[in-house]
Amino acid sequence: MSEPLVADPGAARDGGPDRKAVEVAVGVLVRDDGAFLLTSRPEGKAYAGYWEFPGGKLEAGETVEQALRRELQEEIGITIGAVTPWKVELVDYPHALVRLHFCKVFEWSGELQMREAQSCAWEQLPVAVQPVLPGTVPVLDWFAQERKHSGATHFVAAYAGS
Ligand SMILES: Nc1nc2c([nH]c(=O)n2[C@H]2C[C@H](O)[C@@H](COP(=O)(O)OP(=O)(O)OP(=O)(O)O)O2)c(=O)[nH]1
Repeated sequence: MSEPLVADPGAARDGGPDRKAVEVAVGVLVRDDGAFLLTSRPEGKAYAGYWEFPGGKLEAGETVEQALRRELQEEIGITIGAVTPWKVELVDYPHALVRLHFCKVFEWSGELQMREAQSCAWEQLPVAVQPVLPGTVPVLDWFAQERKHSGATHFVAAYAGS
């Protein structure tokens, strides 16, 4: 079996017998002008308010592509066209070990509807929204490499404590 790409953040590991990775399908929607869609995580979920690419966990028996079609329909109300697998990343969060299957999507139909009361933003580098979910930051680096973007990919809020 080939090893997934392990990226920062994370002392990501395969977790041992009690810590099995949760498979997650993630959609990187890219518009003709190169802008990509970020959504904020809804209230009630881990990391609520953090920005990420839309997607969610695979259900039993689903492929990544099937899960992505279902999640993007359920969460943002669109029907996606072709799905292009891009990168796989294993991230070790306190709440879960997740294997993120990032896929690019260039074609979809339907109007965006935030069905879980999320916010959404079409972004270019550096992205203006913050905070960005830790497991989402590497995607911005991959975009930066592809687009030969130098400098920051996103902003991190300054520590406000004394
Ligand atoms: N959708 C998405 N999830 C990400 C990204 N980066 C990242 O680390 N994750 C993590 C956060 C979560 O631990 C996991 C996704 O699980 P989730 O809770 O959002 O999935 P879901 O919509 O199926 O949730 P639920 O049905 O359990 O409420 O993947 C990303 O860019 N997009």
